Amino acid sequence: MIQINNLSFGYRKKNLLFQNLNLSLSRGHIYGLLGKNGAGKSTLLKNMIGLAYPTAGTCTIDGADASKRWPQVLQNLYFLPEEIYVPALTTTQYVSRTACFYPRFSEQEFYQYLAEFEVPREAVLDKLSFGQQKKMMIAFGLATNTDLLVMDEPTNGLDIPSKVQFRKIIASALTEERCVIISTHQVRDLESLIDTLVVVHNREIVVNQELDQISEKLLFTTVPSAQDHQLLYAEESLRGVNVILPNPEGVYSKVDMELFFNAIISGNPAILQLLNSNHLQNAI
Ligand SMILES: Nc1ncnc2c1ncn2[C@@H]1O[C@H](COP(=O)(O)OP(=O)(O)OP(=O)(O)O)[C@@H](O)[C@H]1O
Repeated sequence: MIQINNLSFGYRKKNLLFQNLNLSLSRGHIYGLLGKNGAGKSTLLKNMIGLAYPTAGTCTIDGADASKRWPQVLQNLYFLPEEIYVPALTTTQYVSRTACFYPRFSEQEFYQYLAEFEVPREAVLDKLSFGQQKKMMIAFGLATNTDLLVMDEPTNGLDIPSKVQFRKIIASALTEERCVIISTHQVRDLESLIDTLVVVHNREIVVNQELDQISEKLLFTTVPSAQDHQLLYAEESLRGVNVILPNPEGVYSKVDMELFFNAIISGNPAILQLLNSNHLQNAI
């Protein structure tokens, strides 16, 4: 659905944030875009949806150049920015003024999501708390039923029950037609939600792999001591040492996303080499 070819981008021409990025994102997936603060997640999302223009290269949505912002592309894409602005309108007034931009908007679904998020239905939006405003916008975004749903740090400002609710609602809203992209620097917020990890680090996309592919290559486990293991990465914990090991036997283990993310940004090239071996389809 989204195709990025040889993308270079910089807010200043002499200081490029990305150089020659290539990335392909498909329908039927929930992507987690991870990176440290300032890694460029928001900037990459803005390039994808045509809010920032590549210095070189292209970003297309279903073959259409995102930077052209064609109405037929925009009506099928919903973007939730990190910083949201809500007007002094009730939810009903907001829906009556903005839902018309999204032909597949479902009012019934919107109110259902609002109820699940426990956001009062007749409230004036700018009088809601920040977390409630964010939940209202997430509910609206889901109810647009656009094929492309892009959310920048959507869980910022949500309390713990709302984060759980968020994961549940997003997971239930995925269809084969939909492509959902969620950026965060809070890896745990996407636990049990995403199926594919994209990691931006040092101006590059260093990982773009499904969790299943990652667990085929790497073994996530906890051992009493880090000795006698062919470690790729280790972190002490109260229960022992959480480790990532090579997985030549293909033993199943659940990907510990936080451990994985820490391992990637720690810079051990062996992990990336293992991940990218025999995965030419995901070559970056
Ligand atoms: N409008 C702008 N003009 C100039 N520089 C910018 C602008 N927006 C972002 N930057 C810079 O680009 C870099 C990447 O910022 P970006 O917001 O894309 O990162 P991020 O990964 O989303 O960070 P965070 O996790 O903190 O939200 C940062 O160094 C930031 O200062």
